[in-house]
Amino acid sequence: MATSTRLFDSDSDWLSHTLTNANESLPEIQTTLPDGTCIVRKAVGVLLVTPPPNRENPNHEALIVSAGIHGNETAPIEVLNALLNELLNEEWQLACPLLLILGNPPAMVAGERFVDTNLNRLFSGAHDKLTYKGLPEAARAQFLEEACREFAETHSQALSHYDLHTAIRPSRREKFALYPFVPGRQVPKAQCDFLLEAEVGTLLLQHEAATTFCSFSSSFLGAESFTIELGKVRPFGLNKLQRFEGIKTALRRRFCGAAAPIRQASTAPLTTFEVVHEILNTGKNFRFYIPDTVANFTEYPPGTVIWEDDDTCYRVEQSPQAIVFPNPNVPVGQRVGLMIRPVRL
Ligand SMILES: O=C(O)CCC(=O)N[C@@H](CCC(=O)O)C(=O)O
Ligand SMILES: [Zn+2]
Repeated sequence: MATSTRLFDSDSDWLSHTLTNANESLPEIQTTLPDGTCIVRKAVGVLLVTPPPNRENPNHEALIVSAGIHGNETAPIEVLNALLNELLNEEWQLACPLLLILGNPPAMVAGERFVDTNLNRLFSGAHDKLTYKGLPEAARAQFLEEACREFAETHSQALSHYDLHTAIRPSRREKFALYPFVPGRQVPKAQCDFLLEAEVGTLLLQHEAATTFCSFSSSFLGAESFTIELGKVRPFGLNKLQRFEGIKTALRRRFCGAAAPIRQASTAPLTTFEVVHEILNTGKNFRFYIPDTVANFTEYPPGTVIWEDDDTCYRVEQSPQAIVFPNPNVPVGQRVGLMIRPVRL
């Protein structure tokens, strides 16, 4: 049962509280801001924020915003924490219910992508697999699924989920979003406009359901979900936060329930790609021919061999393909990269 008190010590904020208590299992606690906004700390790094019941929610929506699913992707964590501080300082008023999540606090403390296993491969029930039994990240995935499910069931408004990340490699397209696969799904125009408002100019359409956080919220909760890559991984304190103003401003606008800005005719539309092939570490003498240092969206002409193993040789066919997330240092069965090609929406 939540009790009404301070959420954090007086010299602390959400981020420092989350880092200090990363390995604690704390009881739920609740506080109410002077304007009636209710904040429940469901667990370390998980806040349910609800505007007072009489306040209008002009966009008729509920939002899940997560960061730190990978502990070393610090800039989006700092952005979310800064937005929460603004709310606590009464700089603006919240219009819609919010579930704010810092995904993997122990990995944030370690400054690592994960501690035992990649949290963003454990959703949609994958946390139940025997391989992950007893791992704290599996328990966290299960807890986050439950928190999101409860949030979706309590709030009948249109649900969006933005899972904020930064990428390991440099990128020829600095900011890009991934749209999880759900059969028959079309990207709503309002979501495309939101991405552009957030200075995210590129969209990548996934080709199949996955075990990522966004694939879960999209497939199981019917949310409009996007994994958003906002720049490059850097340790806390070393982020150029002015490069993240776009997402911060766009999220703040949604939190306040303000109308979307009118899109200028001169604004370029989203550049869209689709996944044509997911490279998996097959283990069977798997050989990956893309250098570790290559930037996301580097293009390869037809004929280029990307990977091979004892059974298969994957070669680019017909038209050029680009690579995103090249990373051969993953366990057998996990993703080494995505091959993509441009598509018209
Ligand atoms: O830069 C990288 O290699 C990874 C960045 C990252 O964490 N990306 C997400 C994308 C999730 C998705 O495929 O929708 C991930 O790998 O979990
Ligand atoms: Zn990430």
